[in-house]
Amino acid sequence: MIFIEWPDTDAYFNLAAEEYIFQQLDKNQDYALLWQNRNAVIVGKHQNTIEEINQDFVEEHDIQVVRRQSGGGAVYHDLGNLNYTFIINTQTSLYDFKELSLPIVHALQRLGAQVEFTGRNDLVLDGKKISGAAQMIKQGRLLHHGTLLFHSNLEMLGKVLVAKPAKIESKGIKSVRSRVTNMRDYVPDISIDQFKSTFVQTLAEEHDITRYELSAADRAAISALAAEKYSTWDWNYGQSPEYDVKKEYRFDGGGLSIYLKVNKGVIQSVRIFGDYFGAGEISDVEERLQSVTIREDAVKAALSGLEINDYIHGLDLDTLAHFIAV
Ligand SMILES: Nc1ncnc2c1ncn2[C@@H]1O[C@H](COP(=O)(O)OC(=O)CCCC[C@@H]2CCSS2)[C@@H](O)[C@H]1O
Repeated sequence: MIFIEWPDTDAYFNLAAEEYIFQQLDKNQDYALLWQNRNAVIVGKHQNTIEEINQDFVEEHDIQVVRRQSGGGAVYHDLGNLNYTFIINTQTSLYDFKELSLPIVHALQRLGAQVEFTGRNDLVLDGKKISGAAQMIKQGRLLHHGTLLFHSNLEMLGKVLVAKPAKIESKGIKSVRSRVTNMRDYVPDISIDQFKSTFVQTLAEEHDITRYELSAADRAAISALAAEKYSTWDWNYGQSPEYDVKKEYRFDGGGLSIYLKVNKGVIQSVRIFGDYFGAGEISDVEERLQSVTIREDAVKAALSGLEINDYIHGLDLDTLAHFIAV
């Protein structure tokens, strides 16, 4: 088994690194990876991103939002959280969630954290979640990865994983919200560094472990994959399943209701209702929004040149674009 860790904390780079190691490194080998993201939300492959996160909070706190290749729900990462990944050949290894998490469980128990596996594929401590895991199977190989909460900011975690109260209907996979805790609250001296070495020792009891350092060529390919996929709005937001959303906006002088149907990040239909309309026909605004990507800059561009205040008294373009897109 090959063990790889790397120092980068950029979530775009790190999700790209996982995919690169899975797709490009020697497929006859099994891998164990440890890596950390600075503030980020990682959503499941089949999730509707805006349904899972507080977009304003994300922007205010400079949190990266990245879609991953495995299914399941949305989780928050920061430097108090450690991620592990196993990439294995499913013909030769077990791919049961519980079996796969055993080296993690054993290493944590050795450090005094009495974690347990639950039927939901979570690890819990004192009944509270400290780890969530997800899997992807491709071409006979399995990627199993999970989080480990050592000392994350749970206030941020709680705030960022709450969508604004918009009424959304979609077939997107919903996250299963749990009570979470940090292992540090139960084992005050537990550290990520200590865990890393105990984990490698635990693995070495069952496998021959070889360390591998990502080369300059690996890093260049990973950066390219991050640039073309994991850092793009198209992948992180646009890949969401079709959804319908009703948005309500109150402002001085009135209120606005907007109904949107969005597929692959593109507005399919839009209806705007309110009681404060001006001289302009609101259908002009609706028509301009047809087939527009639901991003703030794209919405702004589509509506540019329209004097929004003529259509909706008291509203300007920036406010409307932000409201529609976020
Ligand atoms: N970092 C972290 N660790 C454990 N649990 C978390 C975390 N962040 C949020 N949560 C809780 O889990 C639920 C979502 O649970 P749910 O079961 O819906 O989703 C998961 O667990 C997915 C785990 C994906 C792991 C990957 C590994 C590398 S990249 S991400 C969320 O609403 C919170 O209550």
